[in-house]
Order: sequence, then C-alpha cells, then structure tokens
Amino acid sequence: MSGNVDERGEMVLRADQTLNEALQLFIRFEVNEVPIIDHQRREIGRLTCRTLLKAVADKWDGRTTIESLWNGEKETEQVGREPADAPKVSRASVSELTAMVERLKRELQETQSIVETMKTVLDSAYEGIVVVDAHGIIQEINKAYCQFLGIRREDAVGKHVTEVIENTRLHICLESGIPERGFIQKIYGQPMVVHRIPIWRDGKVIGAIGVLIFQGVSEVYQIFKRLQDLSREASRKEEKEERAAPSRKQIFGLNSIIGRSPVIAEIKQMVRRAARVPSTVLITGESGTGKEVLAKAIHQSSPYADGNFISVNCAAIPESLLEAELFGYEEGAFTGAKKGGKPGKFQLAHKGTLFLDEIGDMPLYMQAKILRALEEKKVERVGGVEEMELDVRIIAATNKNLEEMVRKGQFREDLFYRLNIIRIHIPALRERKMDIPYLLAYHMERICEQFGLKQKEFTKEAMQVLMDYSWPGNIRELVNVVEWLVGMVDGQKIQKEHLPAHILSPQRLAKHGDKEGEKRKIVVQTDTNWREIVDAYERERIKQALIEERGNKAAAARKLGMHRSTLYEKLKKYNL
Ligand SMILES: Nc1ncnc2c1ncn2[C@@H]1O[C@H](COP(=O)(O)OP(=O)(O)OP(=O)(O)O)[C@@H](O)[C@H]1O
Repeated sequence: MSGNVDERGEMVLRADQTLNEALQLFIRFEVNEVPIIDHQRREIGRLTCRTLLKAVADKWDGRTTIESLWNGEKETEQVGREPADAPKVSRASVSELTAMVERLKRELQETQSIVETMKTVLDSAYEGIVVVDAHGIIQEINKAYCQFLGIRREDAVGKHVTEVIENTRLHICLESGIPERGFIQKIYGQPMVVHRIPIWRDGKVIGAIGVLIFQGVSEVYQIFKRLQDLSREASRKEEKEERAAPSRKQIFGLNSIIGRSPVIAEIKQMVRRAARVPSTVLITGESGTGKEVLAKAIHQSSPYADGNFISVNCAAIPESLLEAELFGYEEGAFTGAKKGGKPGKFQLAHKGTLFLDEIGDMPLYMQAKILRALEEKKVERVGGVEEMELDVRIIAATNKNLEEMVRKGQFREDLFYRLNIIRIHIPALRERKMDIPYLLAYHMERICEQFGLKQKEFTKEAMQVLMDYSWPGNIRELVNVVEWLVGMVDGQKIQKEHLPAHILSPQRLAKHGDKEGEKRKIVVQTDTNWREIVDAYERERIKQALIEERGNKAAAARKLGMHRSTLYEKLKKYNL
C-alpha cells in the first residue's frame, strides 16, 4: 500500500488498481474518500466509500479495476463521483458497513457451500431422488433419477412432476399429506419400488420427496430372499408371536413408535438409553398417548426381551384383589383361593418386564409393599412363608401428577423416587401435530390389512380437518376414528364430509382445560359407539363372505384376509 501515498503524504488510488485493493485500503485506513490518479499521477476523480460498497454489493468481483468501474463498463449510473445529495458516510459507519459486507459475503459463501454439498449428496445417492414444491413443480432431481429417465436435469426442473415421471403419485401425496412407502410404480413398463414422503412445515404440506429405491422389483425380491435366509434362525421367536396374531403385521421395539416429530425422536433416543440399563422407568402422559406402546418398545429392545412383558392396570383391579394379583397366593390363602395357588404378576414377569399402568391409582398400603419388592428384589405370596428372588425390570406409567400427589401425601415419596429414575414424558397429540398424518397412515394400513380391505386415502381437506382437531383422546381416539372410517366409507377416498361430526365441529366437545373426568366421559362414550358400528360392519362382512363361499370357513377366512382361528373367534363373538 506504500504506492498509495502521493508526494503530499495523502492517500491515493491508481485507476488501474482493483476493487480488492481499494477495499483493503479503505478498511485499513478507515478513510471515507480517496482521490484517483492516472498514470501521470494526475487526480482524475475521487472514489467514495459509498460507491465502493455499492460496487461490492452489486457485483462483487474484486478483480474489477477502478478504471473500468469509472468508465461505466459495468456500472450504469455515474461512478466515482458522489451525487450532491448523497449522505456522507462517517468513519464509524465505514467500518460497520465493511464488516456487514464481509459478514454477508461469508454467509453467502456458507450457503453456497451447503447447496453444493446437498447437490453432491443427492448426486452420489444410488437411489433416484426428486423434490417437488407444494404445487408439484420439480425443484430438484438427482443424477440417478435423470439417468434412469434418460432426461437432463435442466429439462425436468420447473416442470410439473406428472409431465416428467410416468404414473407418479407425488402430487397426490401433496394433497393427502400421507407418506407412501414401498409402493410399486410402473415406469417405462417396469415395476419400480418407490417412497413418497410429504414435507410438512407449520401444519402445511410444502412439498414432497420421491425416492426411487432400486432399479427394479426383482432386485428387491433378491435382497428380500437373502434377508429371509439370513434371519430364518433369528426370527423363530417372531414367527411364534406372529402365529398368535396372524392377521396383523408385527412391528417391534422402536419401530412400533410411529411419529416423526422432534419430540418423538427424543423419546426414541431415551428408549434406546433406557433399554440398555435395568433401571426403573416412569412414563408420564395423558391417557391414550402411547405409554404402554413405549413400555413395550423398551422391553423389546432390552436384555429382558426374552422374558415376558406383563402389564397390570392398577386402577382396574379391585383393591381387595390387588395384592394377590401382584404377588400371587398359596393354596388356601383365603376363601375362594384356587387349588395349587396362583403366581403373581411379579413372578410371571421374572427375567422380563412388569408394566405397572396407572400407578397413581395404587392404594398407599400397596405402594409400601411394591417398594419393598423393588428394594429387596424378593416377593412373598399371600398366605405363603417363603420368599422368592426375582429379577424384574419395572416400568410404571401414570397420567396423574405424581409430584403433586406426593405433596398432598397421596403417593409415597420414597416409592416416587424409586420409580422416577428414568423419566419419559409423552406430550399430548395436539402438541406434536406433525405426527398425525404418519399415525393416520400407519393405522389405516394396519386396520385395512386386518379387515382384508384395500387401503383408503384422505383428501387434502379431510387431512386438514384432522390436523386441526385437538384429539383430546390422543392416539387411542385417532385409532378409533380410522377404524370407524374404514368401516363407514364406501369408496377409496375419505372426504371431509365423511369425518365424524364431533371432529368437523369440535366445539360440541369439551374444551381443553375442562375436567379430566369430563374429557374421559366423552371419549369413552364415543368409543362405545364406534366399537358398535365397527363390530356391526365386521359381522356383516363375515356373514357375506360365508354366504359367498357357501359356508366354507377356510375359503371365507381367505377371502376376508384373516387367519382361520381368528374367523372362528369372530363367529363365536358375533353368534354366527
Ligand atoms: N407412537 C405410536 N405409534 C402408533 N400407535 C400408537 C402410538 N402410541 C399409541 N398408539 C396407539 O394408541 C392406542 C393407545 O396407546 P396406549 O394404550 O399405549 O396408551 P396409554 O398412554 O398407555 O393409555 P392409558 O393411559 O389410557 O393406559 C393404542 O391403540 C396404540 O397402539
């Protein structure tokens, strides 16, 4: 910069110097204006801080010479001379503005780098990936997809997805907001496996991602066969359980917790941690939020998975029977005691998990007994003399405020601390609305499969109403609504008008903040109605299948997509 001082010791810039050099000089000496000289060192004008910053902000090419800026090659307005009414830039603001420009430049570079990384990731993927906006317009498509379709990226971006990808349903997925996983889509006559994933933000679908997984279904079959061979041995236990409930898809452990909200991700993380240690877990959350589902997931992912998962609803067992239920009894322990006695839930859960649901409803004297069992790891049957050593993982759950109950003396403080070692809280469904479409899709698929029906879809309007609803009964209520809709709607599309009246006009239901009891009453009441309707529907379907198959039960079971033993159970249930 030494060449930038004239004979009078003043700062100058030569016209052939670059904007980079000028900016450095302005920053280093915090000047506001510098004379520009030609090669004969004559002053030909002045470069102001404002002009320099504008040039930088407009087209930041640091190699541009002051001269070319001056000549207006890249600038349309007069450059170099400050308009008469231009605001004067103070020394302080010079440094502030340059710092701002530097910051913006850095941020821009970072954003460009992220975009570049994303593009590289997309293009490195083996799968075909396409991203559309809320209108179905392609925003991004990766190399693998373009190669498969035989198109260029620039010919696809900006077009509606239906113009580019044959038989796509990505635009339908935008409407329903429901993900479609593992669907078969024919492209160029070839069956392909695809995922369609809607992108939700602030309760709205803002786009969708389509993933073309393999180059063909045959490849999936090959992989599936390989996996089957490998896991045959390991899956003996699963097969046993599947036999017990053949019409339902079995999902285990963490996979049984459906939801994509950040809070569900956190909960899954907690489940992973809780599964690793034998510590007691306390699960809290409103009724129907999935406390039992979570407890099972912990059990299935833990070293206790080979043992039983025994669930006890402490509120449902009469007080007088609770002790015998939990600890078992010896023969003759009391009038009416079974011959040979009976093992208690603790004993049944030995080397497994005991799930104490509604622990807040446990009477105080039983709390003391449970505490003793937990601390000593021993139980004694009612009427017995011998103690049995037990290795049981305890998971307790409640929808009550146990801290408050401890304060009021309704719950033992020592038991509370013994239970509260790992605490997991499940928020109400209305506090994690982005899980709603995933739960609807999951239960729709599960129930349709169970009833042997083709899966139904929600229209955008119906989905919006379901998203807006506050679900006072949480996921249990959602499951009931799906079951009701599967039974009641004839076509494949579930329209807004098909939804139950209390969901369409929720003001008829109790508002949040109303007494818990009131809320429960409404949910239970609606539950009963749904159950009756669903049962009537199922009875009718079974009757029809038997008529069509001329009384052949095996054929009717096949037609209904249920196992023969399930059909026998239902025939008994419906008196058919
Ligand atoms: N994350 C989830 N994914 C899928 N289904 C779920 C999930 N959570 C709950 N459900 C379903 O919701 C219903 C209620 O779940 P669950 O019985 O675990 O709730 P809960 O909180 O234990 O209820 P309560 O307090 O009344 O005992 C069940 O049908 C269950 O399958």
